[in-house]
Formats: sequence, C-alpha cells, structure tokens
Amino acid sequence: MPKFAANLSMLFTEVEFTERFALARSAGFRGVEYLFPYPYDKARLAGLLEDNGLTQALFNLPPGDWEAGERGIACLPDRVEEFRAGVELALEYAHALGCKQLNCLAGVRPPSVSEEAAWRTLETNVGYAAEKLAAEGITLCLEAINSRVDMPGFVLDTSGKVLALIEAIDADNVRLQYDLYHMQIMEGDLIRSMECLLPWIGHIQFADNPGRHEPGTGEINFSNVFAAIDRLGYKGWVSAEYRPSGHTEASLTWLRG
Ligand SMILES: O=C(O)[C@@H](O)C(=O)CO
Ligand SMILES: [Mg+2]
Repeated sequence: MPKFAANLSMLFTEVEFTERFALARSAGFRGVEYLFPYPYDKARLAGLLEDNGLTQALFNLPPGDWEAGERGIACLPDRVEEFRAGVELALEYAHALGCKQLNCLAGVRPPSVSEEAAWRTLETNVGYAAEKLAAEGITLCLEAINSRVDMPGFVLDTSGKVLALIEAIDADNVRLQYDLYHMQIMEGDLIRSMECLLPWIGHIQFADNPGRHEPGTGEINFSNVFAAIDRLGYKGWVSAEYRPSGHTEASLTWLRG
C-alpha cells in the first residue's frame, strides 16, 4: 500500500482549516499537504502536525495573487525579486514544519511575454530556488498541470517539459511532481509513464478523471495504479488531491480497500 497523504485544501473542507489535521489523522493518514501555509502562524501549524502525529509532505512556494487567478510567478520576467522573496518565506515555513519538499508552480504565460522569455525566466528561477533548497536538504518539485481543463496557458503542462527543465537545471534536488489527474488529461498511459519517469518523480498526487473527484468516480483504475506504484518501489508520498463528490469521509473507500 502506498504512503498516502491528505491534501487539506481539498479534503475535509466540511470543517475549518485547522480542524482538518485531526480528521485526516483519524481517517488513517500519516501525512498532509495543502496549497499554502502562509496565512497561518508557523508555530500553530507545527503544533497541529505534532499534536496529530502528522508529517508535512509538501506545500507550494508563494504563487503570486492566487485570488486574482495567478498560478505561480516562476515564469514571469518582471517578478523575479518577488519569486526570490517567496523562496525565503517558504524556507522559513519548511523549517518550522519539518517539510522536505516544496512545489514550484511555473505559472501562466501572459501574451506580453514570449515563450522564450518565460522559459529563460523559469530556468533562472528554478535554478536559484534549487540551490537555496539544496543547502537545506529540501527537494524542489515541479508539477506538470493540465492546460486543457484547469489551467489554460500553464507553462509546464507535460512531463516532457518538466523533464527538459530538470535536465537544464542539472541539480540532484529537482524532481517531477506527478499528478495522476493532470497526467491522465494530458498524456494518459499512466502506469507505463510512471515506470519510465520513476527516477525523476519526487511526489505523486491523484484524483479521478473527469471531475477531479475520488477514485472510483471516473476512468482511472486506481487498484492497478496503486499496485503499480508499490511494484515500482516508489517510496515517496502519494497524496489524495481531489474534491470529494460528497462528504469527505464517504469518499475514502479507496483508503479502506
Ligand atoms: O494539482 C494542483 O492543482 C496542485 O497540486 C497545485 O499545487 C496547484 O493548484
Ligand atoms: Mg496537483
């Protein structure tokens, strides 16, 4: 059975954020992740992890103005200073939470920025962040997010693009965040692609497709996918990042089975 984590930005939203940690633990999770810790006090979050015997599996670098629709700033040439300040802030939280992996959202390229300029900026920013994180023993994940349904224009929308970036950066602590939901939409052939990509995968997330709900609501055969993850010898976190179709507790049959 893979090492499952709960994404608290999507699961247990029936209760207020700080109450979700205890529910995740009671449901059987040993790890949690969520989009951003920044609105909360570091010590409070660390206390919630400790009180509930949970590991912080991952969180994202600051994404720019999320509410306004920004989905990362790493590819934006006029936001490099803000990106660097975000790396510092994320590291402060990572220390406090004992978190060993951070995800860098590449962002959506505005029409005013050329593909080449966006890519160059992404390379510079990811290289910078990788070096800062390496000094602290932290891995930098790069998630490939589908640009067809959820994030049109997202710069890193295929595993191939993430791999090209990893190759260009050439640092041991940069890894692919393989989200089965996004990869099913963009590429399919999930088990075989995980087999090929395994050496570069640092973190896995999942939801069924279409709908981004729990396993069993769509087209992905999760029994086979989870068995393959075990068979491949992947030892990292596998995080439930889906919107429950009903109550969260009722959506967890995949965890019990
Ligand atoms: O897949 C996703 O949407 C997330 O992993 C994320 O971090 C950005 O929304
Ligand atoms: Mg994801």
